[in-house]
Amino acid sequence: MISVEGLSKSFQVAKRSKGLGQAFKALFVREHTTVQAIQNISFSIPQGEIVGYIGPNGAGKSTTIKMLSGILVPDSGSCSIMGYTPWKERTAYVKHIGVVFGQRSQLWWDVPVIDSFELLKDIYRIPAASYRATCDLLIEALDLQGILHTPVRQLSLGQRMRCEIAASLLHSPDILFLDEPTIGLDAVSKIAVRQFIQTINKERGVTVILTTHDMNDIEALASRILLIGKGSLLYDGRLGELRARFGTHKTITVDYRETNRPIAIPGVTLLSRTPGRAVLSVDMERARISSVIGELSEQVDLLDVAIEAQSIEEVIVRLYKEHQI
Ligand SMILES: Nc1ncnc2c1ncn2[C@@H]1O[C@H](COP(=O)(O)OP(=O)(O)OP(=O)(O)O)[C@@H](O)[C@H]1O
Repeated sequence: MISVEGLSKSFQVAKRSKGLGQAFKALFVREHTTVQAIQNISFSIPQGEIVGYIGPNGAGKSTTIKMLSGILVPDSGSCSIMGYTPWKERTAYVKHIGVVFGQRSQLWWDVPVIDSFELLKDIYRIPAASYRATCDLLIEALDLQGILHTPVRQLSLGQRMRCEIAASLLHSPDILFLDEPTIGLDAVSKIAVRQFIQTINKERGVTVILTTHDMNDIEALASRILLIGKGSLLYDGRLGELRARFGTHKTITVDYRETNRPIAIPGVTLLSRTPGRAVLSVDMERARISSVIGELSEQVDLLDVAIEAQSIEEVIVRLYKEHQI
């Protein structure tokens, strides 16, 4: 459905020199530097997949999404999405995509939400019957009834984001680009937005490309991740594979009847110890959890044990470290 081949994009940025003399000179001669935002990126995404597009700040995620949604033209490379080249056939192409930029609004600031929806209906030329059906569905699923007549500028961030997502789906697109869709949302709204994305993916087969710094979004939604760093694609694979490769440790928190006896088990590192509680890191290649617990029960009088796998956040940090980004 989406095929990207050798995509590159650079920006010319005016150099700012220090000192008054240099600033004066810059009035007449502007020097520029080139920022290579995206460098030779290739990937393909089949219909119905949810892909997490991740990477540190400035890695080039938004630049890629802008090219894929036809807002930016790349310097080189090709991109075919449902047979369209996004930046060349934009008018026909946008009917098939929905875009949400968490930081920017596609709604009209001063008018009630429902009026923005009506405007989008006209812009996308959505037939009245299908608009009504989709709109009702979105209002229900995203709990918009109580805010439909409020001007967008009076909405809270979470309320606005739910309206943004609804707006991006009014024309029933096949692909949804989400750039930081849960930024600034409270825990309840985040979960609601995630559940909704899952539903439209499962029930309508919408393909989703999601950029986020929230690893819980990734964990909840994306089965595959594309990792980008300094403009290049560094990893393309399943989240499960990533866990298997980097999730080599588990953390055990043990509560025990206080004792001064040392805790020493091969393959286990003591992360912290306070009276009656120790936090241990188990190297899964060197020790089995069951034998570690067995050893522990010999060394201390156990009261409680909690075992945690490495969080996806930790796994991603290790991946960033491996690629030195
Ligand atoms: N319009 C622009 N003009 C000049 N440079 C730009 C422009 N847009 C992006 N860049 C530069 O391109 C690089 C990639 O930026 P981009 O916004 O794609 O990163 P990102 O991965 O989305 O970052 P973040 O996680 O911080 O949102 C950065 O170095 C940025 O400064």
